[in-house]
Amino acid sequence: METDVRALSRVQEWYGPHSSTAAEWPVDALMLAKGTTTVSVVLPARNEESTVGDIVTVIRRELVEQVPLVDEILVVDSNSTDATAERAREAGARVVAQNDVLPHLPVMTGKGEALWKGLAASSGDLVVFVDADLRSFGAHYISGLVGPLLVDADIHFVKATYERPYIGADGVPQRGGGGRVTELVARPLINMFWPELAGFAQPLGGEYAARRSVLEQVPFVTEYGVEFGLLVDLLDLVGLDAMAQVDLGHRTHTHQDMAALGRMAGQIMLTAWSRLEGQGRVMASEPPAHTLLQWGLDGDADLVDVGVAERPPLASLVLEEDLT
Ligand SMILES: O=c1ccn([C@@H]2O[C@H](COP(=O)(O)OP(=O)(O)O)[C@@H](O)[C@H]2O)c(=O)[nH]1
Ligand SMILES: O=C(O)[C@@H](COP(=O)(O)O)O[C@H]1O[C@H](CO)[C@@H](O)[C@H](O)[C@H]1O
Repeated sequence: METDVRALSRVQEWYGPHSSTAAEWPVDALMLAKGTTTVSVVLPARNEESTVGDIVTVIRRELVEQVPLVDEILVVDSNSTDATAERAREAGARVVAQNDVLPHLPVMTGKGEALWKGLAASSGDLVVFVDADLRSFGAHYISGLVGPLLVDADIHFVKATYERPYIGADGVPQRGGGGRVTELVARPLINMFWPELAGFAQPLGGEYAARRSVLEQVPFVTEYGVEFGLLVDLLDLVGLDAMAQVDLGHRTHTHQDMAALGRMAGQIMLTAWSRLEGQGRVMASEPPAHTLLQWGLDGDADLVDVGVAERPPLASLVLEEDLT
């Protein structure tokens, strides 16, 4: 009980000074603070032809052409089978194919792989990750996330928070219905094992920014374990007081179905387990299984693999041959 009380009072102490809203970071003030700091926006995109172009267009128009806050817009084409790359290029992004980055390394998959390859293929001092399936994107997503990093040298990581309605087939937003894996898996795990992170209201949100120098020091879990893994690993590396949160208002995106979220939940649980093991907090007589038997509506069963791998800290690939 003592740990819980201590951890939650730590969150209360942290929350005020480390939480803000996007409106507190106006772009003209950020331009005064930017100096020679460069900013890369990296969008992981798998089959996002219907949304990626609009997001890139807003960033380019408002944050490159109107006010040069952003120096690089990179879309990582994550094995798309649609016109994601074409839409992104038309809108003005540089596009790299996930498997074309550091091609001598073994192929890995998933969102975490796309983000790690995006970090490797970009160059900004600050890196902003933004999902490419957003339907609520605005330039304030970027300015809000880089604000604390440009103004406060002691902040190394900024995570978005927002209201996340669920929008189903009827197109009617259900307030608070989004972030299903967040509510059912990530938030309970964080409160059980990393309660000092409980102040992050949207731990799985796909929008966050950090200093390259920090991101290059942590591993990237593949698939959908990446957000959970980064939060825990960055807490370990830089400490809670170097982490901040900015309220971007609300976030709507293309929702996956329940079976997909079941697989995502498995990946996140295995990520949490790997961190607990790495921190010496659990020992397994045998490792947790990474298969999941999922049941369809017609009684059909599907055995899926929810195992995750991880890429090492990019900084560890320091040898020339590792990077070429
Ligand atoms: O293998 C993958 C899976 C996802 N994504 C991208 O990562 C972001 C978040 O993925 P998704 O929308 O599937 O997750 P959700 O938001 O539904 O949890 C989106 O821009 C996806 O296109 C990716 O680049 N590669
Ligand atoms: O937050 C969540 O529970 C999931 C699913 O969101 P929804 O229930 O479809 O709104 O979405 C997030 O989780 C993924 C895993 O961390 C991230 O990669 C996604 O960017 C994020 O949207």
